[in-house]
Amino acid sequence: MSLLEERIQQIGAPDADAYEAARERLRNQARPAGCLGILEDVGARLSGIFGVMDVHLARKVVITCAGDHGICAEGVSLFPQEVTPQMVYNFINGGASINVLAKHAGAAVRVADIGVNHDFEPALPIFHKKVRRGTGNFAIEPAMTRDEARKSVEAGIEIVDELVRESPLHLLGTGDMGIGNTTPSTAIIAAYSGLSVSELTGRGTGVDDEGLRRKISAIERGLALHKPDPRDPLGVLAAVGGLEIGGLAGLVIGAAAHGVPVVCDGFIATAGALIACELAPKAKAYLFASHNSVEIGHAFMLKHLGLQPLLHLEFRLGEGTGAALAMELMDASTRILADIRTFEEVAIQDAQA
Ligand SMILES: O=C(O)c1ccc[n+]([C@@H]2O[C@H](COP(=O)([O-])O)[C@@H](O)[C@H]2O)c1
Ligand SMILES: Cc1cc2nc[nH]c2cc1C
Repeated sequence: MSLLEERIQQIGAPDADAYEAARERLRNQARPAGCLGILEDVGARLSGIFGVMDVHLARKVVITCAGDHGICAEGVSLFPQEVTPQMVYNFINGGASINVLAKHAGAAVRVADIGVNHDFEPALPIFHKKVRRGTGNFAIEPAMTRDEARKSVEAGIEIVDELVRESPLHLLGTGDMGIGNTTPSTAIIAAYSGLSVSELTGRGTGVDDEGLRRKISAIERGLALHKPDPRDPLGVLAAVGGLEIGGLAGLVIGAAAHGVPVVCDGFIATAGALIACELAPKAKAYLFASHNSVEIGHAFMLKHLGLQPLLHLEFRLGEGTGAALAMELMDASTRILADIRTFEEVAIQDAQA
């Protein structure tokens, strides 16, 4: 059995009793029922995942998966592909947005090269998981072969295996870096939603009207050429996806297989999560969505996955920035659940005073 199939089979269901006990405690806390909104369910879900009431998300890691995109030849992005490796170095040197927000959240940042069009020194402290140097231009050829698509997903799985081997992991955040990657992400949600490409396509890093037209046209030509079958997620990834998107899918499957909750970031990370949940529907029980991206197609991805984002901040950066911020709220959800006293506990305390 391949690593992918093995991990898919290993995904179990969270502890339903622990989840119910958590919901019961939340209902009995000395406050109006439901008044802490979405964070109540986040806390209960984490309780179900770990099988305890008092969850401590001690070790949090954001993995930023990087890859390049042949579709950039169609003029779909405002920026040149060289920015992808430049940003990888920026992440390593600690000066990027994700470094700042992850530090604030008490999370480590690790970077993975799944398909950057640049040779990194083997000594560079990143996960060296390059499947190939960038995808093909999917407007005229498949983004990658089926074997490469599988390898990209397995790269993400291997990263989680390595993280878990280091020490217990309590929360994984997924982030991306890849100039041009809003284009394959849009193609993926187009394949799954069946909606028109013009309805789903946003401006990414900020292309003008001409750029937007080129982007829509490239996606339409790619979908017409490959006719990706939504029942075949690896086929969709191979036809119109991205190497880092495969890696992001693998992170979700790997985390779920190890019983680790995973919070996915914006548009690209959610495209990866969508592929993951199509490959392994049970992974959804471990998946949280950090925020709603400005990128138009993101809302359709979240709807497809049945996920409610925690934050509404008009973010459109990627890197894992939204995931890092959401980690702080997920931490808060564990304190809400375990530390707010129930009416009964308050009465006991009063009696003891
Ligand atoms: O995550 C998001 O919601 C998001 C939305 C728009 C852009 N991005 C980031 O911008 C890059 C892709 O934008 P583009 O225009 O080159 O396709 C890539 O590095 C992403 O991390 C990310
Ligand atoms: C500078 C820059 C940083 C990014 N981080 C994620 N996507 C990005 C795109 C650009 C262009």
